[in-house]
Amino acid sequence: MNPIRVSAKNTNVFYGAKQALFDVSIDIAERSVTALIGPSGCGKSTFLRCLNRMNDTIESCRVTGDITLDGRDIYDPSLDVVELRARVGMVFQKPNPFPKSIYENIAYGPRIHGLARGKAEMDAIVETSLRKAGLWEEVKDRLNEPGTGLSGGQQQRLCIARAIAVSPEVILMDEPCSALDPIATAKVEELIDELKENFCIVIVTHSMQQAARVSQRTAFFHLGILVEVGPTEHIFTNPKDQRTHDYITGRFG
Ligand SMILES: Nc1ncnc2c1ncn2[C@@H]1O[C@H](COP(=O)(O)OP(=O)(O)OP(=O)(O)O)[C@@H](O)[C@H]1O
Repeated sequence: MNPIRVSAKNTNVFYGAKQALFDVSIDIAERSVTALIGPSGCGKSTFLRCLNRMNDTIESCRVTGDITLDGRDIYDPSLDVVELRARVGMVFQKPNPFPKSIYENIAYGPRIHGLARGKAEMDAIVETSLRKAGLWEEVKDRLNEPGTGLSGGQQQRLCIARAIAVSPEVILMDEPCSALDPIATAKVEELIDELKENFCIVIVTHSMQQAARVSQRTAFFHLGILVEVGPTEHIFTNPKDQRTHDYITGRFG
């Protein structure tokens, strides 16, 4: 396993009085893809959102336990959440480009974080991000057209390029292919595979085939509990827990 980038210890999450996650502890390695799988409602998205404090935006939500990024407590009150979300980027289920040009979709983050001095540097960030997202060739002649005019798959790669543009350390993906057709899905999966060379990626997926294709480690959640985590191959061929076995063989979920 690569060095640990994100570590959660005894994480509990409550929505009002209802507890959604119970004592979740997991280490997530850099330069790798970790898949979170499990039946609907088991807490995958809730856990993913803990990692960049997106749960802060849900009023009833309370998180306890320790979550660190490079050893630093991300729930430390002195931590700047805007900066955290630049370091821990997120790609959502449904592509959500800003209602702006393709160029502006990428340039927005670097601009608010002061990452470019002048137009030439910004142009370079936009090009590099689009190249890393495998989209440059498709959009280089239409950078001033609206991002919302791209196909669904292109929009999702635009959102991935937007996440990359601020040089995050971690990229969280919440079912990033669920709104895409099989060809666009394959492209995004290829992209995830390339991105893992530079980023720590955590992906929630309903597709066990996708988890098997893209991830090196898989975590299986059930009823708010992290039942088992390990190398993807082991989880799919030789799970230790009966619940994992039942899920991957299609007995429930
Ligand atoms: N904003 C919210 N307010 C109240 N309860 C919530 C909220 N979001 C999630 N929950 C509850 O927390 C539990 C975990 O939900 P979560 O969305 O994390 O599961 P999931 O595994 O990602 O599910 P799915 O695969 O269906 O997306 C569920 O019981 C859900 O109803």
